[in-house]
Amino acid sequence: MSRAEAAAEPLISSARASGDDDRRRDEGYDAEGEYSDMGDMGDVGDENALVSPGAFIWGLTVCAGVSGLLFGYDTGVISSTLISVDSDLSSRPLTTWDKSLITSCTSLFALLASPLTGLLADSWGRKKVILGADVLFVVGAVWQAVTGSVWGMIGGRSVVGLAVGSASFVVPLYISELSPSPFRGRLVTVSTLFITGGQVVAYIIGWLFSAHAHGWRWMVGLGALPAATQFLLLQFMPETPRWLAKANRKEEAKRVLLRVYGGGDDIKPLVNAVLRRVEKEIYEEEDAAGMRASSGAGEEKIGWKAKVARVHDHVGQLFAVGGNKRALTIACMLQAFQQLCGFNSLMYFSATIFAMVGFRSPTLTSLSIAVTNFLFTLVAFRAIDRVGRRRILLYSVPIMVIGLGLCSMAFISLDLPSQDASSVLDAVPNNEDKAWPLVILVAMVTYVAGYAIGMGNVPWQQSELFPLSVRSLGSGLATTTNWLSNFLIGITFLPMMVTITPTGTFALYSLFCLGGWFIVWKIYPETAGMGLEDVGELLKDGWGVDRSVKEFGLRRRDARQRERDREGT
Ligand SMILES: O[C@H]1[C@H](O)[C@@H](O)[C@H](O)[C@@H](O)[C@H]1O
Repeated sequence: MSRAEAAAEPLISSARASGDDDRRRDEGYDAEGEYSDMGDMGDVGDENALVSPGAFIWGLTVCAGVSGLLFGYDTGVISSTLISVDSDLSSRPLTTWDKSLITSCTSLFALLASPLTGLLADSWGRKKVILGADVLFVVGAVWQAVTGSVWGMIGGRSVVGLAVGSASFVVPLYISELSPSPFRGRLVTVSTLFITGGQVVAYIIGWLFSAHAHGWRWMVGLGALPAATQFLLLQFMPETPRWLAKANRKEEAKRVLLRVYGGGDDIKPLVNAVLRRVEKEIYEEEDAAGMRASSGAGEEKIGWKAKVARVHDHVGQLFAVGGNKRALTIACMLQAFQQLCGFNSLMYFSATIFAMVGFRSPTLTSLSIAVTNFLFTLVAFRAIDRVGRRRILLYSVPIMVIGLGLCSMAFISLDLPSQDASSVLDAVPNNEDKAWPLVILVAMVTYVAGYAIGMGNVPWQQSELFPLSVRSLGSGLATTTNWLSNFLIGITFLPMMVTITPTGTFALYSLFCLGGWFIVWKIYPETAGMGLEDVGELLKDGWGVDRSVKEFGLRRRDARQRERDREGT
């Protein structure tokens, strides 16, 4: 008997004694406990017939997306903050070491927060983790704005790191568990739109305030406003139907689903079908883990020992069950490649690079990076459900390789003084030719466009790869991989520019992109339009690439037919 079984044993007996078996039979389980009532899960259960997400789900996505804005703002604002602080902290100019610590503590604390809140989002619920992150965002923003010392600043940035680490995984998870399947990709991409939008806003605010004395305090403090607003909005937002069903709050789950799918009597069969699929998944997972009675007993009635045992079981399931291991591998790989392809070195240091290659207004030029990132995330938003996650990556990563390759070659021609390695970053190019800096700008914009269409957002679709029991933990761990790789890129970029030259640095990033492309081609199945409960089945016995691509083709063919029919009537 597993620890979870042992802990849940009293519940099992009492549930049985209270006629729980009868109730479960009514809900569609047969005497052996197999789920047999598939009822109207045929046509009416086909979400793909839906034409658009309703106003309710749009409202929730936008409200949840505010966390993305904060994520983008707080990571984007640091570059202009660092150049405007002067001697305001500890009454002395910032040293390189101060700057590195202030920048990297955010990713360090984000990577610590993600697995922890991955567990919390299971027991507290997704919404409470977003609420907690808002509190941390406000505390972190105010702390930074009023601090007088370098260590105070590091403290404030670390609190922001905890907030970013929690929000970055829980918001896509929240949206993903609420969305109807055909729009899931697009709605999750809204959170990336908020991130990239937040980065643009941060660049603009940074540029506006940097001319004012102590303006940096406003830059960092302003982050408190959207966080406080979201905290208030969250009071009116529901938990996800998947988490509610798992917590045995089935009626609430049903009410939320009804609103998600637009209400009305005609939608009830579809809602019932979705709910049954979710329940079936919960039932099978609990059956496999020997925890069936908990679904009849209610989450709130389980003591802390049983909860700890359940967490222990979930961790075990994530690493022992083949399908879960595959989901974790795909999610972590994608998150690692998203960062190791080097995009954030441009986000953090593009102004330094543009100054180095001779642009007169490097801060303004670097805005082109943030704006391109935002605009091409819009392209992804349009395409991700139609083209598919896998295909969008296979098409866009080569664009990144071309951009990086061109950039790498342009640096060879730029003729930077290299005799004194440590001066490369402050170098004024010997080259009188103005063409090469422009080539570098075009190459970087090309690279960023390719990144924003695919790598910048597809990895955040991670939650859909995991079954409900390990979804939160799996997404949390994949997010840790993201922040770890982000941290590595942040601390290695400047030293690499010096030691292996800019040409070598960008060539290395392009190698990571090629590796990423190959991995995607080999192991990433097409999940666009699949029911959240069906992905686990796909990964059960293998990567499911061929089958998923075929099924996606059929779904797209049906969707096109439906569009033609609608136009015809
Ligand atoms: O998806 C986001 C987005 O691409 C941001 O621009 C980037 O800074 C983040 O690291 C990434 O996770």
